[in-house]
Amino acid sequence: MVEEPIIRLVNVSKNYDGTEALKDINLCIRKNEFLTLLGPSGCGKTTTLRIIAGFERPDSGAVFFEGKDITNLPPYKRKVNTVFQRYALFPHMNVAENIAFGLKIKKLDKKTIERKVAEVLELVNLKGFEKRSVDSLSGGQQQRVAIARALVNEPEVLLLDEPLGALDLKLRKSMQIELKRIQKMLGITFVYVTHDQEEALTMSDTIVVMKDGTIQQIGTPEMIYNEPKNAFVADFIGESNIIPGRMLKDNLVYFAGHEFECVDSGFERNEEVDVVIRPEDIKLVPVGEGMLQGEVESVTFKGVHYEMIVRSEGINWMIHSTLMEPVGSRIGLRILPHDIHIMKKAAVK
Ligand SMILES: Nc1ncnc2c1ncn2[C@@H]1O[C@H](COP(=O)(O)OP(=O)(O)OP(=O)(O)O)[C@@H](O)[C@H]1O
Repeated sequence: MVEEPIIRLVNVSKNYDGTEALKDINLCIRKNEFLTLLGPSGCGKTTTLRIIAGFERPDSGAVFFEGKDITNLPPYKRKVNTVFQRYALFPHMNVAENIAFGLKIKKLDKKTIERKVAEVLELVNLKGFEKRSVDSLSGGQQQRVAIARALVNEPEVLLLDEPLGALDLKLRKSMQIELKRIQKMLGITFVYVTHDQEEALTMSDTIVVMKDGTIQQIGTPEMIYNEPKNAFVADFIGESNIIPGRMLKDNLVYFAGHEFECVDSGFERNEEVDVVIRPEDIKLVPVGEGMLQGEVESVTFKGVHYEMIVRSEGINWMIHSTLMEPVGSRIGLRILPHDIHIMKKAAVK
Protein backbone atom coordinates (compact mmCIF):
# COMPACT_ATOMS: atom_id res chain seq x y z
CA MET A 1 0.00 0.00 0.00
CA VAL A 2 1.27 3.48 -0.82
CA GLU A 3 1.72 5.52 2.35
CA GLU A 4 -0.66 8.44 2.79
CA PRO A 5 1.26 11.70 2.23
CA ILE A 6 1.55 13.88 5.32
CA ILE A 7 0.34 16.91 3.34
CA ARG A 8 -1.68 16.98 0.17
CA LEU A 9 -2.80 20.04 -1.80
CA VAL A 10 -5.65 19.28 -4.17
CA ASN A 11 -6.57 21.73 -6.94
CA VAL A 12 -5.51 24.72 -4.86
CA SER A 13 -5.98 28.16 -6.42
CA LYS A 14 -5.44 31.59 -4.88
CA ASN A 15 -6.12 35.07 -6.25
CA TYR A 16 -5.05 38.42 -4.85
CA ASP A 17 -6.96 41.30 -6.45
CA GLY A 18 -6.77 39.81 -9.92
CA THR A 19 -3.27 38.29 -9.52
CA GLU A 20 -3.45 34.53 -9.86
CA ALA A 21 -0.83 33.62 -7.25
CA LEU A 22 -1.61 29.87 -7.51
CA LYS A 23 -3.35 28.12 -10.38
CA ASP A 24 -4.77 24.71 -9.60
CA ILE A 25 -1.83 23.29 -7.64
CA ASN A 26 -1.65 19.58 -6.83
CA LEU A 27 1.14 18.46 -4.53
CA CYS A 28 1.86 15.51 -2.23
CA ILE A 29 4.45 15.86 0.53
CA ARG A 30 5.67 12.61 2.05
CA LYS A 31 6.44 12.09 5.71
CA ASN A 32 10.08 12.82 6.64
CA GLU A 33 11.02 14.29 3.30
CA PHE A 34 12.91 17.50 2.69
CA LEU A 35 10.84 19.16 -0.01
CA THR A 36 11.83 22.46 -1.56
CA LEU A 37 9.61 24.90 -3.43
CA LEU A 38 11.93 26.54 -5.95
CA GLY A 39 11.21 29.30 -8.43
CA PRO A 40 11.73 32.94 -9.31
CA SER A 41 10.30 35.81 -7.28
CA GLY A 42 6.51 35.98 -7.43
CA CYS A 43 5.94 32.39 -8.64
CA GLY A 44 3.80 31.49 -5.62
CA LYS A 45 6.21 29.74 -3.24
CA THR A 46 5.35 31.78 -0.16
CA THR A 47 1.64 31.62 -0.92
CA THR A 48 1.86 27.80 -1.05
CA LEU A 49 3.66 27.78 2.31
CA ARG A 50 1.15 30.15 3.89
CA ILE A 51 -1.72 27.98 2.72
CA ILE A 52 -0.08 24.91 4.31
CA ALA A 53 0.48 26.91 7.53
CA GLY A 54 -3.12 28.16 7.52
CA PHE A 55 -2.26 31.88 7.31
CA GLU A 56 -4.11 31.98 3.97
CA ARG A 57 -7.18 30.15 2.74
CA PRO A 58 -7.28 28.92 -0.84
CA ASP A 59 -10.06 30.34 -3.04
CA SER A 60 -10.72 26.84 -4.26
CA GLY A 61 -9.26 23.41 -3.60
CA ALA A 62 -8.37 21.70 -0.35
CA VAL A 63 -5.47 20.98 2.00
CA PHE A 64 -5.17 17.60 3.68
CA PHE A 65 -3.00 16.63 6.66
CA GLU A 66 -2.58 12.87 7.06
CA GLY A 67 -5.74 12.38 5.06
CA LYS A 68 -7.86 14.87 7.03
CA ASP A 69 -9.22 18.00 5.39
CA ILE A 70 -7.66 20.95 7.27
CA THR A 71 -8.52 23.66 4.74
CA ASN A 72 -10.52 25.59 7.34
CA LEU A 73 -8.44 24.75 10.40
CA PRO A 74 -6.75 27.82 12.01
CA PRO A 75 -2.93 27.89 12.05
CA TYR A 76 -2.52 27.22 15.78
CA LYS A 77 -4.42 23.95 15.48
CA ARG A 78 -2.15 22.62 12.74
CA LYS A 79 0.84 20.41 13.54
CA VAL A 80 3.14 22.69 11.59
CA ASN A 81 5.54 25.47 12.57
CA THR A 82 7.05 28.19 10.42
CA VAL A 83 10.52 29.74 10.35
CA PHE A 84 10.61 33.02 8.46
CA GLN A 85 13.49 34.79 6.77
CA ARG A 86 13.30 37.57 9.34
CA TYR A 87 13.72 35.68 12.53
CA ALA A 88 11.13 37.62 14.53
CA LEU A 89 12.81 36.94 17.87
CA PHE A 90 11.69 38.93 20.90
CA PRO A 91 14.52 41.43 21.46
CA HIS A 92 13.82 42.00 25.16
CA MET A 93 14.05 38.30 26.01
CA ASN A 94 17.17 36.17 26.25
CA VAL A 95 17.77 33.05 24.16
CA ALA A 96 16.13 30.61 26.59
CA GLU A 97 13.08 32.84 27.07
CA ASN A 98 12.63 33.17 23.34
CA ILE A 99 12.70 29.42 22.86
CA ALA A 100 10.53 28.72 25.90
CA PHE A 101 7.83 31.18 24.85
CA GLY A 102 5.55 28.68 23.12
CA LEU A 103 6.00 26.09 25.86
CA LYS A 104 4.99 28.59 28.56
CA ILE A 105 1.80 29.34 26.67
CA LYS A 106 1.13 25.61 26.67
CA LYS A 107 1.66 25.75 30.45
CA LEU A 108 4.36 23.08 30.65
CA ASP A 109 6.12 22.90 34.02
CA LYS A 110 9.41 24.72 34.56
CA LYS A 111 11.62 21.61 34.72
CA THR A 112 10.25 20.22 31.44
CA ILE A 113 10.69 23.59 29.75
CA GLU A 114 14.31 23.83 30.92
CA ARG A 115 15.06 20.32 29.67
CA LYS A 116 13.47 20.90 26.27
CA VAL A 117 15.22 24.26 25.80
CA ALA A 118 18.59 22.67 26.62
CA GLU A 119 17.89 19.82 24.19
CA VAL A 120 17.07 22.04 21.23
CA LEU A 121 19.97 24.39 21.96
CA GLU A 122 22.30 21.44 21.81
CA LEU A 123 20.67 20.38 18.55
CA VAL A 124 21.40 23.73 16.90
CA ASN A 125 24.92 23.88 18.39
CA LEU A 126 24.18 26.71 20.83
CA LYS A 127 24.72 24.85 24.06
CA GLY A 128 25.34 27.30 26.91
CA PHE A 129 23.73 30.27 25.14
CA GLU A 130 20.62 30.25 27.36
CA LYS A 131 21.24 33.56 29.13
CA ARG A 132 22.60 35.52 26.16
CA SER A 133 20.51 38.41 24.91
CA VAL A 134 19.43 37.86 21.30
CA ASP A 135 20.86 41.26 20.29
CA SER A 136 24.33 40.02 21.16
CA LEU A 137 24.13 37.14 18.68
CA SER A 138 25.35 37.05 15.09
CA GLY A 139 22.85 36.66 12.25
CA GLY A 140 23.60 32.95 11.95
CA GLN A 141 23.19 32.40 15.70
CA GLN A 142 19.90 34.31 15.70
CA GLN A 143 18.65 32.12 12.89
CA ARG A 144 19.56 29.03 14.91
CA VAL A 145 17.57 30.37 17.83
CA ALA A 146 14.60 30.90 15.51
CA ILE A 147 14.93 27.31 14.31
CA ALA A 148 15.27 26.05 17.89
CA ARG A 149 12.15 27.99 18.83
CA ALA A 150 10.19 26.26 16.08
CA LEU A 151 11.63 22.81 16.83
CA VAL A 152 10.92 22.93 20.55
CA ASN A 153 7.20 22.65 19.74
CA GLU A 154 7.95 19.29 18.10
CA PRO A 155 6.03 20.05 14.91
CA GLU A 156 5.42 17.21 12.48
CA VAL A 157 6.14 19.60 9.64
CA LEU A 158 8.50 22.56 9.66
CA LEU A 159 7.88 25.25 7.06
CA LEU A 160 10.91 27.39 6.24
CA ASP A 161 10.56 30.52 4.10
CA GLU A 162 13.99 31.53 2.76
CA PRO A 163 15.41 31.09 6.26
CA LEU A 164 19.01 31.66 5.15
CA GLY A 165 18.27 34.59 2.86
CA ALA A 166 19.82 37.21 5.13
CA LEU A 167 23.08 35.36 5.76
CA ASP A 168 26.33 35.76 3.87
CA LEU A 169 27.36 33.05 1.42
CA LYS A 170 29.78 31.17 3.68
CA LEU A 171 27.40 31.07 6.63
CA ARG A 172 24.57 30.11 4.30
CA LYS A 173 26.52 27.09 3.09
CA SER A 174 27.33 25.85 6.57
CA MET A 175 23.74 26.41 7.73
CA GLN A 176 22.49 24.42 4.73
CA ILE A 177 24.48 21.43 5.90
CA GLU A 178 23.37 21.97 9.48
CA LEU A 179 19.68 22.20 8.60
CA LYS A 180 19.90 19.03 6.58
CA ARG A 181 21.60 17.28 9.52
CA ILE A 182 18.87 18.42 11.92
CA GLN A 183 16.13 17.34 9.53
CA LYS A 184 17.62 13.87 9.09
CA MET A 185 18.26 13.46 12.80
CA LEU A 186 14.75 14.43 13.89
CA GLY A 187 12.99 12.85 10.94
CA ILE A 188 10.68 15.86 10.61
CA THR A 189 9.14 16.81 7.28
CA PHE A 190 10.68 20.06 6.01
CA VAL A 191 8.99 22.25 3.42
CA TYR A 192 11.57 24.78 2.36
CA VAL A 193 11.19 27.83 0.14
CA THR A 194 14.07 29.27 -1.84
CA HIS A 195 14.80 30.93 -5.16
CA ASP A 196 18.39 29.66 -5.02
CA GLN A 197 18.76 26.59 -7.23
CA GLU A 198 22.07 25.55 -5.74
CA GLU A 199 20.57 25.59 -2.25
CA ALA A 200 17.66 23.47 -3.49
CA LEU A 201 19.98 20.96 -5.16
CA THR A 202 22.16 20.67 -2.05
CA MET A 203 19.48 20.13 0.55
CA SER A 204 16.38 18.56 -0.91
CA ASP A 205 15.00 15.06 -1.30
CA THR A 206 12.38 16.51 -3.63
CA ILE A 207 12.34 19.77 -5.58
CA VAL A 208 9.15 21.40 -6.84
CA VAL A 209 9.95 23.92 -9.57
CA MET A 210 7.33 26.66 -9.83
CA LYS A 211 6.61 29.43 -12.31
CA ASP A 212 3.69 31.89 -12.49
CA GLY A 213 1.61 30.04 -9.91
CA THR A 214 2.01 26.64 -11.55
CA ILE A 215 4.17 23.59 -10.87
CA GLN A 216 6.58 22.93 -13.73
CA GLN A 217 8.26 19.78 -12.43
CA ILE A 218 8.52 17.66 -9.29
CA GLY A 219 11.47 15.33 -8.79
CA THR A 220 14.71 14.49 -7.05
CA PRO A 221 17.58 16.97 -7.50
CA GLU A 222 19.22 14.53 -9.94
CA MET A 223 16.04 14.18 -12.01
CA ILE A 224 15.44 17.92 -12.12
CA TYR A 225 19.05 18.60 -13.09
CA ASN A 226 19.57 15.78 -15.57
CA GLU A 227 16.11 15.50 -17.06
CA PRO A 228 14.47 18.91 -16.92
CA LYS A 229 10.97 18.73 -18.32
CA ASN A 230 11.06 21.99 -20.23
CA ALA A 231 13.35 24.86 -21.17
CA PHE A 232 12.24 26.93 -18.17
CA VAL A 233 13.30 24.26 -15.67
CA ALA A 234 16.53 23.62 -17.55
CA ASP A 235 17.43 27.27 -17.53
CA PHE A 236 16.35 27.95 -13.97
CA ILE A 237 18.16 24.98 -12.47
CA GLY A 238 21.46 25.80 -14.13
CA GLU A 239 22.52 28.17 -16.83
CA SER A 240 21.88 26.46 -20.12
CA ASN A 241 22.21 27.08 -23.80
CA ILE A 242 18.66 27.02 -25.18
CA ILE A 243 18.48 27.04 -28.95
CA PRO A 244 15.47 26.71 -31.24
CA GLY A 245 15.55 23.47 -33.20
CA ARG A 246 13.51 21.04 -35.27
CA MET A 247 13.15 17.26 -34.80
CA LEU A 248 13.81 15.73 -38.22
CA LYS A 249 12.94 12.23 -37.01
CA ASP A 250 13.59 10.08 -33.93
CA ASN A 251 17.19 10.61 -32.73
CA LEU A 252 17.96 13.33 -35.25
CA VAL A 253 17.59 17.03 -34.60
CA TYR A 254 18.41 20.14 -36.61
CA PHE A 255 19.76 23.29 -34.95
CA ALA A 256 22.49 25.90 -35.48
CA GLY A 257 22.51 25.08 -39.20
CA HIS A 258 23.46 21.41 -38.72
CA GLU A 259 21.98 17.98 -38.09
CA PHE A 260 22.85 16.33 -34.78
CA GLU A 261 22.30 12.84 -33.48
CA CYS A 262 20.44 12.81 -30.18
CA VAL A 263 18.85 10.23 -27.90
CA ASP A 264 15.32 11.66 -27.87
CA SER A 265 12.38 10.23 -29.72
CA GLY A 266 8.61 10.43 -29.74
CA PHE A 267 8.29 13.85 -31.36
CA GLU A 268 6.34 14.68 -34.51
CA ARG A 269 8.39 14.86 -37.68
CA ASN A 270 9.65 18.43 -38.10
CA GLU A 271 8.27 19.44 -34.70
CA GLU A 272 9.70 22.75 -33.49
CA VAL A 273 11.53 22.15 -30.20
CA ASP A 274 13.86 23.80 -27.72
CA VAL A 275 17.32 22.26 -27.64
CA VAL A 276 19.00 22.52 -24.24
CA ILE A 277 22.73 22.01 -23.83
CA ARG A 278 24.54 22.60 -20.57
CA PRO A 279 27.67 24.77 -20.61
CA GLU A 280 29.80 21.94 -19.18
CA ASP A 281 28.67 19.51 -21.90
CA ILE A 282 30.18 21.40 -24.82
CA LYS A 283 33.74 20.20 -25.39
CA LEU A 284 36.42 22.41 -26.89
CA VAL A 285 38.35 20.68 -29.70
CA PRO A 286 40.67 21.82 -32.51
CA VAL A 287 38.92 23.50 -35.44
CA GLY A 288 37.86 20.83 -37.92
CA GLU A 289 37.29 18.18 -35.26
CA GLY A 290 34.09 19.70 -33.90
CA MET A 291 30.59 19.72 -35.35
CA LEU A 292 30.61 23.50 -34.96
CA GLN A 293 33.36 26.05 -35.07
CA GLY A 294 33.48 29.53 -33.68
CA GLU A 295 35.46 32.31 -32.11
CA VAL A 296 36.00 32.91 -28.41
CA GLU A 297 34.37 36.23 -27.51
CA SER A 298 34.96 36.37 -23.78
CA VAL A 299 36.63 34.44 -20.97
CA THR A 300 35.82 34.75 -17.25
CA PHE A 301 37.65 32.85 -14.53
CA LYS A 302 35.09 31.32 -12.14
CA GLY A 303 37.33 29.55 -9.63
CA VAL A 304 36.87 25.91 -10.58
CA HIS A 305 36.36 26.53 -14.29
CA TYR A 306 36.46 29.15 -17.02
CA GLU A 307 33.28 30.51 -18.50
CA MET A 308 33.68 31.28 -22.19
CA ILE A 309 31.32 32.77 -24.70
CA VAL A 310 31.95 31.35 -28.15
CA ARG A 311 30.16 32.79 -31.18
CA SER A 312 29.18 30.18 -33.75
CA GLU A 313 26.37 30.05 -36.34
CA GLY A 314 24.97 33.33 -35.02
CA ILE A 315 24.61 31.93 -31.50
CA ASN A 316 26.51 32.89 -28.36
CA TRP A 317 27.37 29.55 -26.73
CA MET A 318 28.15 29.51 -23.04
CA ILE A 319 30.85 26.97 -22.27
CA HIS A 320 32.31 25.90 -18.93
CA SER A 321 35.69 24.23 -19.10
CA THR A 322 38.82 23.80 -17.04
CA LEU A 323 40.74 24.48 -20.27
CA MET A 324 41.04 28.05 -21.41
CA GLU A 325 41.17 29.35 -24.96
CA PRO A 326 42.08 33.03 -25.26
CA VAL A 327 39.68 35.63 -26.67
CA GLY A 328 39.84 35.74 -30.46
CA SER A 329 40.98 32.13 -30.98
CA ARG A 330 39.07 29.89 -33.37
CA ILE A 331 38.00 26.58 -31.93
CA GLY A 332 35.77 23.60 -32.62
CA LEU A 333 32.82 22.61 -30.45
CA ARG A 334 31.83 18.99 -29.88
CA ILE A 335 28.46 17.99 -28.47
CA LEU A 336 27.69 14.32 -27.87
CA PRO A 337 24.21 12.88 -28.51
CA HIS A 338 23.35 12.26 -24.85
CA ASP A 339 24.24 15.86 -23.95
CA ILE A 340 21.59 17.22 -26.30
CA HIS A 341 18.30 17.56 -24.42
CA ILE A 342 15.18 18.05 -26.51
CA MET A 343 12.27 19.89 -24.88
CA LYS A 344 8.79 20.43 -26.15
CA LYS A 345 8.21 24.10 -26.85
CA ALA A 346 6.51 25.67 -23.83
CA ALA A 347 2.86 26.34 -24.62
CA VAL A 348 2.38 30.06 -25.21
CA LYS A 349 -0.07 31.37 -22.62
N1 LIG B 1 -1.12 39.62 0.31
C1 LIG B 1 -1.01 39.78 -1.01
N2 LIG B 1 -1.71 40.73 -1.67
C2 LIG B 1 -1.62 40.89 -3.00
N3 LIG B 1 -0.84 40.14 -3.80
C3 LIG B 1 -0.11 39.19 -3.23
C4 LIG B 1 -0.15 38.95 -1.80
N4 LIG B 1 0.69 37.93 -1.52
C5 LIG B 1 1.23 37.54 -2.70
N5 LIG B 1 0.75 38.28 -3.73
C6 LIG B 1 1.09 38.13 -5.16
O1 LIG B 1 0.96 36.76 -5.47
C7 LIG B 1 2.05 36.33 -6.33
C8 LIG B 1 2.82 35.19 -5.67
O2 LIG B 1 3.49 35.69 -4.52
P1 LIG B 1 4.40 34.81 -3.55
O3 LIG B 1 4.82 35.69 -2.42
O4 LIG B 1 3.72 33.56 -3.23
O5 LIG B 1 5.64 34.51 -4.48
P2 LIG B 1 7.07 33.94 -4.11
O6 LIG B 1 7.36 32.93 -5.13
O7 LIG B 1 7.12 33.53 -2.70
O8 LIG B 1 7.99 35.22 -4.33
P3 LIG B 1 9.29 35.72 -3.51
O9 LIG B 1 10.40 34.77 -3.81
O10 LIG B 1 9.53 37.08 -4.10
O11 LIG B 1 8.89 35.77 -2.07
C9 LIG B 1 2.87 37.57 -6.60
O12 LIG B 1 2.47 38.13 -7.83
C10 LIG B 1 2.54 38.49 -5.43
O13 LIG B 1 2.68 39.83 -5.81
